[in-house]
Amino acid sequence: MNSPDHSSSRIELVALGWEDYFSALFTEHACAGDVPARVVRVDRGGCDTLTATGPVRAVRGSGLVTDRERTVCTGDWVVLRRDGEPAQIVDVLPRRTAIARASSDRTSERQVLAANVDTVIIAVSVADRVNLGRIERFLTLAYDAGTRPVIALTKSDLVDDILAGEAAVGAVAPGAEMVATSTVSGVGIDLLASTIIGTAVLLGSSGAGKSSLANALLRRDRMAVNDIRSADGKGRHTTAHRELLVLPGCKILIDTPGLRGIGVQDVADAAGRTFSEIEELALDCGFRDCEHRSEPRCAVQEAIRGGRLDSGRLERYRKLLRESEWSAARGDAREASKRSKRDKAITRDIRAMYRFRDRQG
Ligand SMILES: Nc1nc2c(ncn2[C@@H]2O[C@H](COP(=O)(O)OP(=O)(O)OP(=O)(O)O)[C@@H](O)[C@H]2O)c(=O)[nH]1
Ligand SMILES: [Zn+2]
Repeated sequence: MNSPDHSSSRIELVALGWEDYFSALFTEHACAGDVPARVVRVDRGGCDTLTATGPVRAVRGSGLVTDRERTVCTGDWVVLRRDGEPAQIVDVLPRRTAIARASSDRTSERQVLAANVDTVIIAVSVADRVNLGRIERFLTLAYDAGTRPVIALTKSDLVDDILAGEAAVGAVAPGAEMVATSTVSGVGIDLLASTIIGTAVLLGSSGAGKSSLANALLRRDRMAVNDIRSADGKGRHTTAHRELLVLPGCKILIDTPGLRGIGVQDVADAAGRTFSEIEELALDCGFRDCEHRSEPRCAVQEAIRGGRLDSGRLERYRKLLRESEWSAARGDAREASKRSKRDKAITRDIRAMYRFRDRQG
């Protein structure tokens, strides 16, 4: 096997988002002769990955232990064993960050959408009715993962007054960067590119313009956009696979399919950042544990009366916190039930062993 020049392969890895954090985690694997690879796309058969020496198709190794939370996901750094064909994924490096939602089914399990992300680009079409609650949920996922949100107001060429859109969205995203974009006129694309640090993930509703933005950022047609898909008769809906693109300047972009249900779990702190102006107002409430309903000297209700805060926003904050708590409690209950099942299984094994011994005796 020819050994690649180490310094140049390191540069290649950095272009894929490799960092010292991963180098340290990878040391033992490097000694075993395995190589690091970044997951570009996951499908039933395996994954497309990128290594320092180019793309590699890989399958999950038989010893790979994953569960729903730790299942291989776009953006993951994996350990590839390449001593046979196809290459095998023998381990997944611990994620630095993960964008995860609680699945919208009743189990409300965490589903990781993208791994090792630094910037979350939330695509919001100003040409369509803007769903403020959805933006607040995306922001909360971004903060919860410890990443930096940027809002892209897409399709700005289709509206006369972008200022109205900026004001409406800006009111529910205090502190988040916001860029108006159009992939038709090219407005805002360079600016959006400049906001990306490290690995960015595109989140948004179906049809918000994520793939178009990815195309524009890549400046070539790497991803199928709806118009093309409708021409080939495959239907016009949704990006079928998450995909990771390498942009110039050591920037990575992950596109995701349009999301409808964005469940949250245990995100009280992140929600506090999303709704930071309410948290700030609450500092002036008469009671420390004020619930901002009908308590005297409530600064939040005062702001609503004074027209400085929208009552709908307070309602959505409450709803998000309720769901976050409820879902976290469910998660705990599920863990407890897993534990008790495991404990029961162990007890059963021990009993069986004693029975066996009794018979032997
Ligand atoms: N006029 C205009 N149309 C746009 C713009 N961006 C996207 N579109 C159109 O909006 C439609 C949806 O765009 P996509 O990029 O496929 O949206 P998406 O968010 O990737 O959608 P999913 O893959 O379903 O999640 C397509 O018909 C695009 O041509 C824009 O800036 N201006
Ligand atoms: Zn209050």
